[in-house]
Amino acid sequence: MGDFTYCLIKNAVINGKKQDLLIEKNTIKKIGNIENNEIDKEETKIINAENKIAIPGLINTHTHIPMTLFRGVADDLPLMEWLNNYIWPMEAKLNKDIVYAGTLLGCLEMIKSGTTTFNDMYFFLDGIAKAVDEIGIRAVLSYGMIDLFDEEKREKELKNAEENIKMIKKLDNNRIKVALGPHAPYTCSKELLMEVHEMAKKYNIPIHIHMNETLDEIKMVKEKTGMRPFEYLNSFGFFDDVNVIAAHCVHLSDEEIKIMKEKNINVSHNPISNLKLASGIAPVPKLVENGINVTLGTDGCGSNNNLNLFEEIKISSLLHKGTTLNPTIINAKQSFEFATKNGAKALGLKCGELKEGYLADIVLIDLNKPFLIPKENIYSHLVYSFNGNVDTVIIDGNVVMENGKIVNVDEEEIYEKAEKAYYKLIN
Ligand SMILES: CSC[C@H]1O[C@@H](n2cnc3c(O)ncnc32)[C@H](O)[C@@H]1O
Ligand SMILES: [Zn+2]
Repeated sequence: MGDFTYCLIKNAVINGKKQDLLIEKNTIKKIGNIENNEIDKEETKIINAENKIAIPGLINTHTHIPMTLFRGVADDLPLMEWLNNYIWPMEAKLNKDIVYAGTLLGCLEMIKSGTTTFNDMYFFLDGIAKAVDEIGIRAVLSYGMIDLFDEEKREKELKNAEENIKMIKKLDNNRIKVALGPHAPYTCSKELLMEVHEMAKKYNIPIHIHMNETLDEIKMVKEKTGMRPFEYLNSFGFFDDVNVIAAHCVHLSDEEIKIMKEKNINVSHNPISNLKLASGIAPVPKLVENGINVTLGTDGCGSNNNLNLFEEIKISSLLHKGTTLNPTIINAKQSFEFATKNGAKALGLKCGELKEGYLADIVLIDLNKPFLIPKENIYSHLVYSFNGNVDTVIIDGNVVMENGKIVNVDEEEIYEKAEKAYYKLIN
């Protein structure tokens, strides 16, 4: 924690009550009334949080973070056309430096809007990890694999994935974990998926995969295998004894929901990306009813077009009220927990709640804002009224943004680097 072992947050609204919170190293040590004689002033950074609320940092469970550089480059298209004709040709020009620049920009955007952890699938993980390390955010990184049913590509992708696992593990950074990222059942062969499953068990790491995003892809999988995607993957044990985070899950049969429940699949619900690509609306109320762990993701900035998870929180509550004509469905508490507690559960992290013994990933929000007054029913305001501009962010016990000022990196430099990287991509 910089020069301090302790950080004391004084007089914040915490879990609905005005109180203090003491951090020791990277962990929440105490929540309650903390007297001055309980702390060593020399060793303690004190944050005056009068008129602020402390919330657990948000957890974005599906990103392609360097795609900040693709913001606005190919709007208003369906998924397959968007990927085949615009995104994949541009991604062929990526390199470590471009990815590093796009990641710094993405991390900056996430920290400023209260996200402290993201679960990413992309290329050039060394560039991503470098940016994550420097800026101070928490991340689970997976190398995204696509073999398009070609044996030579498959071998190359699996070798890359294993090298990336070793590379991330070698960093030995408490904030950076690794996962496996087979892109989707319509871009990855059965052989690749089976090897991924083995590797996930070997290294005891999660699998992050796109599932059932569009009707087109389900048709493709059905034509190839005779089964719907979840049935197909289940037929060769892909979900057995591993932790899977399945992004999108828009179009699901009852049989697939049954499999998801049985196999404890974590869903990353990405409502804005799904709306923008006109993929559809995920049956979130049905998933919740079935006890499936629903979390929230933004997806990449090519299809969102930002990384503000507060927008997903609001939309995930409103959207399902609209489709079910039921205003009680997905209430504020539920959608807030999608982005905090449930996200942490999916990624196997001890965070997402402000509790003693939990990781100190904490966001302070200034309540003196017109859209947060009156200062009653604050959780309702956070879900239905807040714009995402947070005040102070602590990750792993370190202050990474204080009163709106980013601590570890130069914001202007990040903007410049990102602009330059963007022009390399489009020229
Ligand atoms: C193999 S790395 C990740 C890969 O996924 C692409 N991507 C971005 N958004 C989506 C989406 O909504 N569905 C499917 N694939 C997506 C990204 O451009 C990378 O190529
Ligand atoms: Zn995605």
